[in-house]
Amino acid sequence: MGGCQGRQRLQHQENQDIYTPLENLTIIDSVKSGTGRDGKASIYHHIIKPTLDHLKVPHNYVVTTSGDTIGAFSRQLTQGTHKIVLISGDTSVNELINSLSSDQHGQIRLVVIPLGTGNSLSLALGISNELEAVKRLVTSNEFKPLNLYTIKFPEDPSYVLHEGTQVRPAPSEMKFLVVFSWGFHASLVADSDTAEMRKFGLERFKMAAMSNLEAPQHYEGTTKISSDKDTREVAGPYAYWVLTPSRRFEPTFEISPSGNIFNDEMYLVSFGPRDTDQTPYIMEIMTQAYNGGAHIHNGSVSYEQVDSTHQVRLKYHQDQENRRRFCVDGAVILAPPSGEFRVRACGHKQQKWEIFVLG
Ligand SMILES: Nc1ncnc2c1ncn2[C@@H]1O[C@H](COP(=O)(O)OP(=O)(O)OP(=O)(O)O)[C@@H](O)[C@H]1O
Repeated sequence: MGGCQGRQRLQHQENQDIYTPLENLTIIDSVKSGTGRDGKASIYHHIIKPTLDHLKVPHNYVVTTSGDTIGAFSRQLTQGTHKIVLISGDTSVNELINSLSSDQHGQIRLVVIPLGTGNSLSLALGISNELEAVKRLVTSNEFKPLNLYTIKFPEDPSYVLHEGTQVRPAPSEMKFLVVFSWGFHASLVADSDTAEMRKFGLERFKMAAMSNLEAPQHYEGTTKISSDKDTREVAGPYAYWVLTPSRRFEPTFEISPSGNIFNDEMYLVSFGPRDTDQTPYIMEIMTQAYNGGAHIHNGSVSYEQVDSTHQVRLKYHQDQENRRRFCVDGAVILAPPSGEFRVRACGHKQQKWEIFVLG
């Protein structure tokens, strides 16, 4: 892999005037994304590789073998411009960005072939299926800055969960690109993050939603959205708390009708708990979200724009462990019993790296 990259870099240096859009290219197949690849025809072997071979475009190919393959790949990237195609959903993109080395700098040019479950980033780019994405890979070179958002974690330690088990300590700070959530949304993402549930694709979220509704969706906390000039409060408790720059989480689930990932702004979508008739109350709001984002006109729902001059501070306190699971682009974080999260826009930079996406 390193040898191939080295050759391309040399070629690039010798031929500064020759521009090859797909040079220095790595394809990463995140094989557990979506419903997984078990026994299925691989889009890399059947479509991407033959196309790139036909075009005589050299590339590296990385198949994930663990939950850390993408992080390990990202950590070893050295100075330069790297074009990386991720056959994956949003969490894999997040892992790549958050693992970039702080000692190195350069540009990351991302192309996402949407084979994840929700694929919010690809939906935001107007890419509805994997073939459309492959077409763009070979026909377009229009990379746009990918806006990121920094989450500062509570002071006491948090942990990354996988299938409900703590796999490693969470960093004190993380970037996200499509969602940071708590409450009902985060709980259903966490509960559906098992090998068994992943087989059901998008249905896994609905299945986890139904089981979550059997318990009270009541999360204690409060939120302040502030800048140097003003402060707004969105008081808790909450049943639902989602902070997102994205418009859709699924093709028909329009969480934030004003969302546009290229605008460097987020929206906070939240609503409070209800002691009686919880299921019809939450289901009605969710149905409205599936109905063109009509939930934002529901009187129970708060819909707040957060521009790049504002910081979001979520203070929470929650003894019950399964009520303090947070979702960061699909990854599940277990936070301490009380604390504060601070979130703000940070442009398209992670450490000293600039991040672009094929738009
Ligand atoms: N071989 C593997 N073993 C264990 N984990 C893996 C393996 N391959 C990929 N993963 C992990 O699986 C997760 C896949 O998440 P990804 O977001 O790409 O798909 P998704 O969750 O189906 O989609 P979305 O987040 O868009 O709903 C990532 O955390 C990735 O690191």
